[in-house]
Amino acid sequence: MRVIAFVGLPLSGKTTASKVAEEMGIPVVCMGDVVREEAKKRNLPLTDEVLGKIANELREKEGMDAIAKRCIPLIREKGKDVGVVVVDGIRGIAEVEAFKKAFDDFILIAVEAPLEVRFQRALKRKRSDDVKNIEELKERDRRELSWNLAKALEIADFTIENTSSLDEFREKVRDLLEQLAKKVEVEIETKVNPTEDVDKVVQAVKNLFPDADITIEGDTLRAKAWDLRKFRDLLRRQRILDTARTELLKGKSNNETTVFLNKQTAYIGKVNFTDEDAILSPIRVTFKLYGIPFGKFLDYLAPPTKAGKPIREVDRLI
Ligand SMILES: Nc1ncnc2c1ncn2[C@@H]1O[C@H](COP(=O)(O)OP(=O)(O)OP(=O)(O)O)[C@@H](O)[C@H]1O
Repeated sequence: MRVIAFVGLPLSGKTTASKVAEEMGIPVVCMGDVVREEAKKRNLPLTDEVLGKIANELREKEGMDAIAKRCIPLIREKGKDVGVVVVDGIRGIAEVEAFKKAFDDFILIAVEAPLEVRFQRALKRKRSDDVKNIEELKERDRRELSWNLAKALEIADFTIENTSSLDEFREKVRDLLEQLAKKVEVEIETKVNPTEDVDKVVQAVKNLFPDADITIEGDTLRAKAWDLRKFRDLLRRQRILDTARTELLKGKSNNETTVFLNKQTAYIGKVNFTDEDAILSPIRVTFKLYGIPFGKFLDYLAPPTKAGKPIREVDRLI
């Protein structure tokens, strides 16, 4: 399993980066949530002071990697089907070491932004535990650096600067995660004909790819999705693995493949392969592979069968 972690000073943009991962269908484990959970269990308010105290206490009692250790089973659980997990909130080198020991494929990404920029963001965000003045932020920086955050930042495999716009930052994160998550991006396109109900076409796409991020421009629906599980499951339930395999091979070009699906059957939650020039325009689906061999992708979605049953199952892409 590949574990990707973001590390950075307070307000550098770690949570924003994790949200991008989530939108891409990558499960996220938030280390701060482990501390927040502990505060809730003790009926304490979720202020910076309380959370800081609890984090310190856990580290004193159980070691500097206490929070990381509590996250390891959560990471295993969340990543078991997907093969990749993002961890948000590493605060020290001991935590990096704990994760490296637990996961042999561990990648650390530093998120960096100067103090003043981060302070301006705190003023805008106003979370209950956010700093009220720049001195408080300096104090938080000091506290976190005392946990050897500096060392973790130093040994990071990648660094993303978060000094410009939110959109630019999100784009940088997405680009890097696309490379690292070794996943498949699904590009979907179809025409919404004048006789068709837009909502129904949207539903048809969502039935096959529930995480599809849909935009409609004029008469064209376009979407991006990452989660292949529903589509994969439908191929099995409908027992159309051989057809699917043939179609996926037919549409292959370099590291992507395109298939055409019937819109009407998609609307009732079924996969039905069709031709590019089918009436009422089909749903064009392109699977773009990042770092995954085509054969593995093919075996994951539609393995070869014998007497209608898969010869072997590839349960994960990574
Ligand atoms: N490039 C940016 N431009 C404008 N605002 C941003 C940018 N990056 C992050 N922000 C905003 O700054 C705030 C802090 O970002 P975020 O919560 O992602 O940081 P964090 O590193 O997770 O913080 P913390 O360590 O305090 O949990 C958020 O309100 C976020 O929307």
